[in-house]
Amino acid sequence: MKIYEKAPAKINLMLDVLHKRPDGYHEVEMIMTMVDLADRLEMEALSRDTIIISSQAGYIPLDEKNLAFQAAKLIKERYNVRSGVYIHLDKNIPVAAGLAGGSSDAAATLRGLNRLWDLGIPVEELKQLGAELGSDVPFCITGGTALATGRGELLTPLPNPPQCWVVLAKLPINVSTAEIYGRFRSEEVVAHPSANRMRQAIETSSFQGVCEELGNVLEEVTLKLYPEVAHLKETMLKLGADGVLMSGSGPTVFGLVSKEAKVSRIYNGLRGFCKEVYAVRLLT
Ligand SMILES: C[C@](O)(CO)[C@H](O)COP(=O)(O)OP(=O)(O)OC[C@H]1O[C@@H](n2ccc(N)nc2=O)[C@H](O)[C@@H]1O
Ligand SMILES: Nc1ncnc2c1ncn2[C@@H]1O[C@H](COP(=O)(O)OP(=O)(O)OP(=O)(O)O)[C@@H](O)[C@H]1O
Repeated sequence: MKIYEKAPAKINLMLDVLHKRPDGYHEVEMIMTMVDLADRLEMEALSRDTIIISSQAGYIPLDEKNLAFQAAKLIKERYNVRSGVYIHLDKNIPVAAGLAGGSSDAAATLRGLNRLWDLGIPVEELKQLGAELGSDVPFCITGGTALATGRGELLTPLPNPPQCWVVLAKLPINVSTAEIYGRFRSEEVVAHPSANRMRQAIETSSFQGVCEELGNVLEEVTLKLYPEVAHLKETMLKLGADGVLMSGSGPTVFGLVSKEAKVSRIYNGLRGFCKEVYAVRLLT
């Protein structure tokens, strides 16, 4: 039997870092939502007790370093599953981009294997398993739009933001999330974004409000290291995006655009100097 799961990319509409915790992680306040840019996973049960990963993408690990492999290993061990699985990853989400590509693959693997092996694991338990793999994985289990606190694993569901276009652009820089958090200094933050105000903008379906409340304190670190990301933000704004922000720890920059007529102008303008550009819709 074969089953299929879609693993969409996330963007952070706002991201604030409160303080560093004794366990080394940072306490955060973020509002995340999904966009219609997704990896596709195909999973097939194997009678042999093994996990095999394949992908058309040449640039991701296919061994135990792959987050889908780690997810399969975790669920197999925790629920005493003796059979194996073959997982094919059709990668479309750029890697190490701030779009949670690996986390979403891990979440899709947990959801998929729960079905494939008929384990009946409740969604809250799947989220707890996901938290063992990474801070973004619990959000990726259910997706939608949510306020995330703690290290990112404590989730409060929110309504979806007003529908719009999302133009994503990733420069050929690979950013390490651990390095960006490691270089973050809370005393250097000039302005903290507000989760409450972003939440209000979403709840009142105000597109303008969402654009005004976009904010990510990790930009201060990544943009200093890579000034070309700041240049990309400015270019996207000049081309007419209504609101622009870096997602997660970067380097992907996204622009929210309400009018379809503006999208191709922004897309084509960016393609001039950035190879990886996508124009998608929010996943509502
Ligand atoms: C930047 C974001 O993607 C925004 O959604 C997340 O906060 C990061 O989520 P993630 O990639 O799933 O992160 P993890 O795999 O859990 O952690 C990678 C590394 O980032 C740092 N990290 C991550 C999350 C967090 N709240 N505080 C941290 O300091 C830690 O050094 C950790 O070792
Ligand atoms: N299934 C996977 N897809 C992509 N990258 C993977 C996967 N498994 C492991 N990795 C590794 O994880 C690292 C981070 O990749 P990923 O695309 O998940 O980053 P990201 O988009 O910045 O995630 P986040 O936004 O959660 O920080 C890369 O070094 C990559 O080699």
